[in-house]
Amino acid sequence: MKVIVTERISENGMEYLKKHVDVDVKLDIPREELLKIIKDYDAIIVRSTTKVDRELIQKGERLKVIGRAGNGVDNIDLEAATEKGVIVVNTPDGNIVAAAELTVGLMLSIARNIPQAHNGCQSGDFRRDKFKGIELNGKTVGIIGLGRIGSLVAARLASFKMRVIAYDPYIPDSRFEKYGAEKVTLSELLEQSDFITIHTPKTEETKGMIGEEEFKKVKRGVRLVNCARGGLIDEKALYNAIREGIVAAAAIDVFEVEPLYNTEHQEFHNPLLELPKVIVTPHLGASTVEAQNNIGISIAKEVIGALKGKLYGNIVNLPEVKSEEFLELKSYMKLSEAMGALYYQINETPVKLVEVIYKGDISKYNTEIVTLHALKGLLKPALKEGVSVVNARLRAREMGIETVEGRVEEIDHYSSLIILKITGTNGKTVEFAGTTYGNEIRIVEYMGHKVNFEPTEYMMFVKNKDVPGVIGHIGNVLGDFGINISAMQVSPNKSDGTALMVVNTDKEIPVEAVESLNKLNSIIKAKAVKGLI
Ligand SMILES: NC(=O)C1=CN([C@@H]2O[C@H](COP(=O)(O)OP(=O)(O)OC[C@H]3O[C@@H](n4cnc5c(N)ncnc54)[C@H](O)[C@@H]3O)[C@@H](O)[C@H]2O)C=CC1
Ligand SMILES: O=C(O)C(=O)COP(=O)(O)O
Repeated sequence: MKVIVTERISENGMEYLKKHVDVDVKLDIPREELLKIIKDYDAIIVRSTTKVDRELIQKGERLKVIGRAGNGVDNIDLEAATEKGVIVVNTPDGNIVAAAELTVGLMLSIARNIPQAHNGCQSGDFRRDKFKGIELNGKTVGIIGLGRIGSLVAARLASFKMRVIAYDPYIPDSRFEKYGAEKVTLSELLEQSDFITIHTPKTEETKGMIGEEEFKKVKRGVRLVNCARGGLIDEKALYNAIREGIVAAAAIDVFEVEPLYNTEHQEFHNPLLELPKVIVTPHLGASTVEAQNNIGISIAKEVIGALKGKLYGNIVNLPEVKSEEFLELKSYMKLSEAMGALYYQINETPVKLVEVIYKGDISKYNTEIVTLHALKGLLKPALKEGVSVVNARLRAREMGIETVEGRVEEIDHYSSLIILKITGTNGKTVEFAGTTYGNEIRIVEYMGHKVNFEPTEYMMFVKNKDVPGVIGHIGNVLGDFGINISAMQVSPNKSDGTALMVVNTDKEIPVEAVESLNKLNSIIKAKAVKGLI
């Protein structure tokens, strides 16, 4: 496995990566070059500068994992990654304290004109009257987005005896109470705040959410901090609001168009830099020793884990699964994928509906990831490497397949059962059911037959007349091809005089062997199946 790292991550992270995979470090690689070589890599690790867009993702022929060493994933085209079945992982918690502390630092800086005073002193101007500031004590701070960072900022600013108000339409009231923030509307926040700090992700909805209209509502003399993403506060509107004296000061860590962060001298034009009331930092929110150490090792573990099939942790484009749940669900994922993989190997009718019914103990879990495995198994014969758990639902939808999950707590005989019902475009439904015993998986119902077999790499399903000698025939034919039978099970159907034979073998069963069997009188239909696990 090969991993490319395009932005600096900590030494501990690099060491971990090198222990597990081949790593190429190409810091600040020009985009054109990256586009050329991305095809050689199974994973890419970036921070916020590398644009992992659709073009790059599509050129990543082997790409399985995109690792964002940090929090925001707005530099990654999640839709394109998901469509291609590429897992995106990040480290959302590693730098939140760093970002919250910088926010508080910037707020104090604009309250007390610290950077301007420092610059003044350095150039021999010690007139302190010029730099008289205001206190945080007793002021109202409006926090937009009370998530991981916003809530840390709330807790810190409360200790400065500020009144904390917050606007976040997506969280329960209990979260406001927990962090001692009064819940307000955006208009109320704008009207009441002496300081405003924004901590939302950058989305279509949040881009420019503080713009010309919002500046009409703010208190004259408000001070703003943006330590989240460039463009959440519209830069042009901010520029005008500062020039008009509406905004007394602003601290900006992030720009709509970001400069290069690795260049000592660079022509970077942004009108905000011309305003003495604006202080800026070069996207420093996550740049602490502690945060980078956290992030480096976390992203290395996330990427290696994802490459090895670990489907829990900080995966941005898969349903959330906790590590303990993953262990519980692991064998069910294997089982549902195996059951899904059976369909197109024994049926030709295109599928229109997949129903996955969870019975017993398993019905209490969030089983979305198990359903995704059933879809992955189903589509694999058709799409080969083009399907993964990440894009299985999307691919199924594109193929006109509807997916339905059901759950039933009551169950007989087993502690858990997964029933997979697959309905073809001809309206006929094929049904499989399976269960697990610890790590072992068993299919217990196969198209109306009660069975109990372990799906393995190489198998054959034989529908035969229930007459003596069939087992011997099968043994002979497979023997002629040098194939050992590792397990065999017979399930007779007394009502029509047929039987189903399930055969597990140690090698792939060649087409010629299946053809020979199908020529025998006693055999109605033999089908070789492979790759169920
Ligand atoms: N400057 C830097 O170096 C760093 C910047 N960041 C950025 O900080 C921001 C916040 O990160 P986290 O706190 O980890 O994110 P989070 O996802 O934990 O919290 C975001 C909060 O914003 C809320 N939200 C979403 N849309 C909203 C809207 N329209 N109005 C109000 N609230 C809304 C969500 O409900 C959520 O509670 C992100 O943009 C992230 O990329 C993160 C780390 C470092
Ligand atoms: O983690 C984030 O969202 C950040 O903005 C930090 O970006 P960085 O990794 O320092 O380029």
